[in-house]
Amino acid sequence: MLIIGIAGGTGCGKTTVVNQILNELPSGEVGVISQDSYYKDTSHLSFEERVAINFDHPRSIDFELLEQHLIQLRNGQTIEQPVYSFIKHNRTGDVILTHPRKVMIVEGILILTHPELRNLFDIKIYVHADSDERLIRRLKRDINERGRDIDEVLARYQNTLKPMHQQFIEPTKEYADIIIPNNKYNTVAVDIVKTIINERLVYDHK
Ligand SMILES: Nc1ncnc2c1ncn2[C@@H]1O[C@H](COP(=O)(O)OP(=O)(O)O)[C@@H](O)[C@H]1O
Ligand SMILES: Nc1ccn([C@@H]2O[C@H](COP(=O)(O)O)[C@@H](O)[C@H]2O)c(=O)n1
Repeated sequence: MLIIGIAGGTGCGKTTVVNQILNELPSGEVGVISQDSYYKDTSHLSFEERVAINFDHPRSIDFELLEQHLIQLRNGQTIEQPVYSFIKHNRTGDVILTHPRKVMIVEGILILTHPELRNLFDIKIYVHADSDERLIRRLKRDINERGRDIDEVLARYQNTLKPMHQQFIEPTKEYADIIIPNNKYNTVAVDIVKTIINERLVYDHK
C-alpha cells in the first residue's frame, strides 16, 4: 500500500486536488480518508459549546483513532470512517466502510503536525495558496456549503484559524516532499502526482 498525506491550510484546495487525482485513476484502487472525519466526538457538549471549539488546533482531532485506522488499512482490514457534520459541529453517528486500497490518500489541515501519523506517509504533499485566496475560497464555501454566514467565517478566521495556521499548519511545510502551488489550478503538479501513483499501481501488478 502507498499512503499519501496531503496537507495545507483551509481553502488551499486539498479536496480539489484529491478529486483531480481520483479522476482518471482506476476506481477501486485509490481510497481517501479525510482528517475532518476525525474531529473528536463532542456529543457531551451543548451546541453553543461546540460552536466555541477551536477546530484549527491539533487537540480537536482524534489522532489516535486516525492513526489506528490507517494501520488497520495497511494491515488489510476495513475501517469504519466516522461521518462529520459541519452544521452540527459533531460526528453524525454514521460511518463509511472504508476498504484498504493499493493507494490511500489522507487529507487534512493538521495531518503533518502529528509525528506518528507523519511517519505512516510514504509521500507527504503540502498544497500552498496565499492566505487572501484561502479566505475568499473559505468564505464562499462555508456560506454555500457549510451553513455559515459572513460574520461567523470572519470571526473564526481572526480568532482561531489565522493564528493556528501560523503556529501549527504553515510550519509543517518543511516536512513535505512535494509542495503544490495552488493559487491557480495546477494541472501540471497534479499530473506529476498522478504519474507517481500510476507507476506504483503498474509496479504492484508486475
Ligand atoms: N486552484 C483553485 N483556484 C480557485 N478555486 C479553487 C482552487 N482550488 C480549490 N478551489 C475552490 O476553493 C474552495 C475550497 O477548496 P477545497 O478543495 O475544498 O479546499 P480545502 O479542502 O483545502 O479546504 C472550493 O470551493 C474549491 O472549488
Ligand atoms: N465544526 C467545524 C469543524 C471544522 N471547521 C473548519 O474546517 C477547517 C478544516 O477543513 P478544510 O476542509 O477547510 O480543510 C478548519 O479550518 C476549521 O476551522 C469548522 O468550521 N467547523
